[in-house]
Amino acid sequence: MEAFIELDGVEKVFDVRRRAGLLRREKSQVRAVDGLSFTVARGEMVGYIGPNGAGKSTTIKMLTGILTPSGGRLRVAGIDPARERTRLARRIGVVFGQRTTLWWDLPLKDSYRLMHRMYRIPDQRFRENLERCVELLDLGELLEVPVRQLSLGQRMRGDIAAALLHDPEVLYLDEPTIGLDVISKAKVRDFLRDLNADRGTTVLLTTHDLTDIEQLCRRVMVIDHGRLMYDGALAGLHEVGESERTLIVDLERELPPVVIDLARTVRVEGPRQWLAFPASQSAAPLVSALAARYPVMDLSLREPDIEAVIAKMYAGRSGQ
Ligand SMILES: Nc1ncnc2c1ncn2[C@@H]1O[C@H](COP(=O)(O)OP(=O)(O)OP(=O)(O)O)[C@@H](O)[C@H]1O
Repeated sequence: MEAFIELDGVEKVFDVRRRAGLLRREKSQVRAVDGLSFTVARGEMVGYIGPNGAGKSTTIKMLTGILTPSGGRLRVAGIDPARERTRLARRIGVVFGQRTTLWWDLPLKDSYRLMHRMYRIPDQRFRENLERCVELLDLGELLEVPVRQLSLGQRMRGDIAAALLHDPEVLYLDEPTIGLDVISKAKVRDFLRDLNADRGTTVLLTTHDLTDIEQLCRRVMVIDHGRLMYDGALAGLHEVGESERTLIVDLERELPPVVIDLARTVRVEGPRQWLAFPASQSAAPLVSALAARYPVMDLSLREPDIEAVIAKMYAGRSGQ
């Protein structure tokens, strides 16, 4: 498949001045992105995750041309973003969950009109795209409302539409579901899924909500300290993170923590106990050993929580 986004040994170093006493300031450097290489094919929808300060926003800013890399090679649609930022702007869309690109005091539709002119979008294309977004993102009732009066979920849908009016081939989304309620999240996710399927828009998605990734992306890249730690299927993270499954056991009565070879008792609450064991092992031997030695009333199994897996993975690396 054709590589649409290409990074080869990309670096970004920031010069910072730190206070080193009352008057003295020391110069130092922050290596925000440190030899990053990956490619994303046209039409892929990829999750881009990592702990705070990992270098995600810095990567996105380099991909849009806002920041120039300190080293390495970077291309989006064959274009060097830092050199040809304006030409690239016509082909990419960006949504920052924490910030709006809309005009705060204007009705939504006036923001769209301004974008129509700013991006010099052909009239017909603008009308079609707007119609489509209004329908799919349910914006009909909101077009006359000033942006400052919109709820967060409504504003986010408004921002996503704004990023798509010029038909970008690639969409960067930074926390598009942050602070949204369950229904708004579902709407945004459905829309993105359809956009990717119908139009083949390439999507790079940064989020702290792993359900976004689970529901939208077959591939996930994990970054930490500016380096790529994992690139593959979300499910594969379980193996990397040495995840555990949990057997929840209801005993006949309150008992001291269960002691058994195959698992560790991680929590006790009245007659209920939680036993953790490696996700790679079957639960069957544990269940039979347990039933042979303890008065078991009921059992249930909890699959590893991807968030816990990733948290463990981050913790493991930051100690290096
Ligand atoms: N303009 C800047 N000047 C100096 N340091 C910066 C600048 N921008 C980012 N950094 C530093 O670079 C590192 C990576 O930051 P970045 O914002 O890319 O992380 P992030 O993964 O997007 O984090 P978050 O999830 O918190 O948004 C951090 O240590 C940050 O403090």
